[in-house]
Amino acid sequence: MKRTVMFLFMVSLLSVLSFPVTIEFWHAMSGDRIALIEDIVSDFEEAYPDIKVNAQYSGSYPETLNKLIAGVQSGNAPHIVQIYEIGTRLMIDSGVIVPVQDLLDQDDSYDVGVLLEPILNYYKVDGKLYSMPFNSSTALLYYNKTLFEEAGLDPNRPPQTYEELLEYSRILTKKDSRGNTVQYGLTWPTHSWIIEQLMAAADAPLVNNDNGRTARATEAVFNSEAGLKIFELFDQLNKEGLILNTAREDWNAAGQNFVSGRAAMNFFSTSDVKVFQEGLESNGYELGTAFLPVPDISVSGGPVIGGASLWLIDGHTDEETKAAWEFLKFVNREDQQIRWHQGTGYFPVRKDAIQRLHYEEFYAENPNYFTSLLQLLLAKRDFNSAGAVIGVFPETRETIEIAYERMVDGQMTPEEALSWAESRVTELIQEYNEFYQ
Ligand SMILES: O=P(O)(O)OC[C@H](O)CO
Repeated sequence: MKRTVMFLFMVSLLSVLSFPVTIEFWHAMSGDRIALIEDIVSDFEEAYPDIKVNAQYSGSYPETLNKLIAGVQSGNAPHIVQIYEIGTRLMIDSGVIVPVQDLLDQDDSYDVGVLLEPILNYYKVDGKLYSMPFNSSTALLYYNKTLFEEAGLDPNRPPQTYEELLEYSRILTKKDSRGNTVQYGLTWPTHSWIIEQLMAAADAPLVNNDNGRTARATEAVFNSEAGLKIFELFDQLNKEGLILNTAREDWNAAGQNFVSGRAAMNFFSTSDVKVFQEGLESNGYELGTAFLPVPDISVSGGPVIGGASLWLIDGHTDEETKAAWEFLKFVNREDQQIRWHQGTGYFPVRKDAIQRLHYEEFYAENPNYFTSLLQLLLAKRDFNSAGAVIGVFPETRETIEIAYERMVDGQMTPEEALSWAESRVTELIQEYNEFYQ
């Protein structure tokens, strides 16, 4: 008997000594970012030898969300999952999360005051922080300074308004002797996110109830003057053959169009500043970055926070959840955020990191990393730039992209496309609200 007790004691002691708490972390960062995530994880494990983090790439943002839903249904959910910004309402409503606020309220070692205000404004819903900001971005207008110069444009004066964007695109689009376009003014990933960003930059909401932030959204409101101007701009760019569309949400194709010089401007996320800077340079081009254009220079909205945040999933032991919380605080540390920013183009989510980079002259030497930060910090702070909170955001995006394609195909006018998309999104929101209220 004594021997059995001793044996069991030794087994449990060994398990404590040799098997640290293990945290499963699903993320959506592909390419070079996988190695960056692994570096952060290995630094963490060195600092916290009792915690092991299994970081696993789980596909694109939509794929990761779907994988989480399947994981929750099969009882195989991770401790931490990276979910894109537009999943915020759905994650809150899902009932499967541990709000980060619950951990924050019991932990004096982390103060959310260190975070950039627009990032907090995005992720705080009803005054509560549900997830930990990690990789934050906004959209930018990237442009090829070399192609600007070749076309006789001032490389230090990127377009600021829709009219200028059209005008520049006309100047930058080139055809060969047979009439084939060899260089387009503009490309983009044919992604609703860019339209959402342009709406916010034009200081307009996507949905009612202050973009779903003072009460649940009940209807879409983007069939507005601002929405119409955006659709008309894209319609004109298409009709004149000035824009190179990609397949829906094809970031890689838009990136390739731009890096290769096939298109002189590109609406894209700041999270790829590093990729574009290096890519253009290796092709003999110089990169420029600019704020999103606005319908009129007097309009002062601002972009919305994009990217993703880290969520704690419920159903694990307290010890594991606490270990996961330590990891969330670690990735948010000043040094880790600086490394992440420099290795990608995502913002450092913390004020102290930005100050340090400024004092070390990083932004003086790398102005393209600063453009989106400046755009963010100069933005008007209101519900439009805080961003919409919609439970059916992935479906909203799909609807807006279908409307865009129907307009480009000539099946619908800009007015018809917007009106159809707005009605469809309102239906989707109302179906969602019936389910969750
Ligand atoms: O490419 P990211 O990570 O900057 O994200 C862009 C959008 O916010 C995705 O919803």
